[in-house]
Amino acid sequence: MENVFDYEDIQLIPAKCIVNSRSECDTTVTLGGHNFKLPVVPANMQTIIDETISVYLAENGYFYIMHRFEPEKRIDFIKMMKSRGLISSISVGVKEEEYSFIEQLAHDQLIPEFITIDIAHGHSNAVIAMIQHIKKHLPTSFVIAGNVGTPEAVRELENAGADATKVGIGPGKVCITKIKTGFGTGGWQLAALRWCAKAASKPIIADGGIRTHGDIAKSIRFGASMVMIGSLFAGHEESPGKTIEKDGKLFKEYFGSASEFQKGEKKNVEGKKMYVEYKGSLQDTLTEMEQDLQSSISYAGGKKLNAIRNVDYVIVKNSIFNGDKIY
Ligand SMILES: NC(=O)C1=CN([C@@H]2O[C@H](COP(=O)(O)OP(=O)(O)OC[C@H]3O[C@@H](n4cnc5c(N)ncnc54)[C@H](OP(=O)(O)O)[C@@H]3O)[C@@H](O)[C@H]2O)C=CC1
Ligand SMILES: Nc1nc2c(ncn2[C@@H]2O[C@H](COP(=O)(O)O)[C@@H](O)[C@H]2O)c(=O)[nH]1
Repeated sequence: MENVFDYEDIQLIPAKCIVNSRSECDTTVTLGGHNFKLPVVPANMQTIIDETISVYLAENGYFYIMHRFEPEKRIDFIKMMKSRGLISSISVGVKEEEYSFIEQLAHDQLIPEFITIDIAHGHSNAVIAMIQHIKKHLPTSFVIAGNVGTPEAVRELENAGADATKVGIGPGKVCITKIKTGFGTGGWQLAALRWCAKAASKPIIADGGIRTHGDIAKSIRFGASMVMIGSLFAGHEESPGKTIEKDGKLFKEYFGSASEFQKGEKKNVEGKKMYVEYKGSLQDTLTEMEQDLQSSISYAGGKKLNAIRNVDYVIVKNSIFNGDKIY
């Protein structure tokens, strides 16, 4: 790998504008045969998404992936979404009980539109076996498999039947994988995304490390079809994390799925807890993301998201913020 860079090292180069208003630019994306308003999905983590947010996002045309940390609630969750005519999108792990869970869904004809296999090290026989198990029992569900950080992994999971792969090992805000293990795409997530996207024949979801709305456009430029985001979604009124007050200011709790707080024990901990500033309503952020992305599309010289894929870029090592700290 020669050119290694991350989000803050890149600037996209503007092309001639073809719209009279940014409102003409279309941020919608299609995944698994469904259209969504934004190429953005809140992380499937317990302090980011819950049932209420899932319903809100599905009702309002946004993609969502429910987390897998209350496994006993998943059947009722799918039933509830189906009773409202909404897309059901759940997560699974790879342990033994997940195999019977998939069989149960098939038996009850409770077929989720999307199933995400959510594992730290997705380039593994365990994930390949789970992809094959899902495809055998629920062939119409769209399977997202991850997480991975190499072209070999993308190819193997796609060949096993995954409909999309999720790229990002360790770039997350509450991730300590990079520190505890020495491995991952932390610090070069955008270059890893490009590397993986070149090998992919199916959609890629870029996961982790997004710190600004401009990073969404950069992810699209380097091959992502969708972007998974945790920290930018942690501080909302609706966010499931606890709200605390410190020195008259409100903060929301955000913890890693492999943190002690999630696991309830200090074993193989690869995540931490932090507090992010409270920032109002979820819809305000989604609206701002849409407007910013419309602006990105206009700078790309197009009307649709795909225009961003064709723009040139420069590498400006660690300098785009000119010393400004925005996160
Ligand atoms: N994107 C990222 O960078 C990371 C994300 N996470 C998140 O944390 C959560 C927990 O992940 P995870 O620990 O995989 O899930 P689980 O705790 O459900 O573990 C899944 C299975 O994989 C095994 N396993 C986990 N890590 C490894 C590894 N490095 N090598 C071999 N086997 C492994 C576990 O066994 P055993 O525990 O006995 O090894 C277990 O059998 C997920 O939501 C995941 O997305 C965690 C770390 C990194
Ligand atoms: N290494 C770890 N990564 C984790 C953990 N919990 C979640 N994650 C990953 O982070 C992203 C969100 O990243 P952000 O930069 O947008 O905040 C999430 O989607 C997971 O892939 C963890 O405990 N350890």
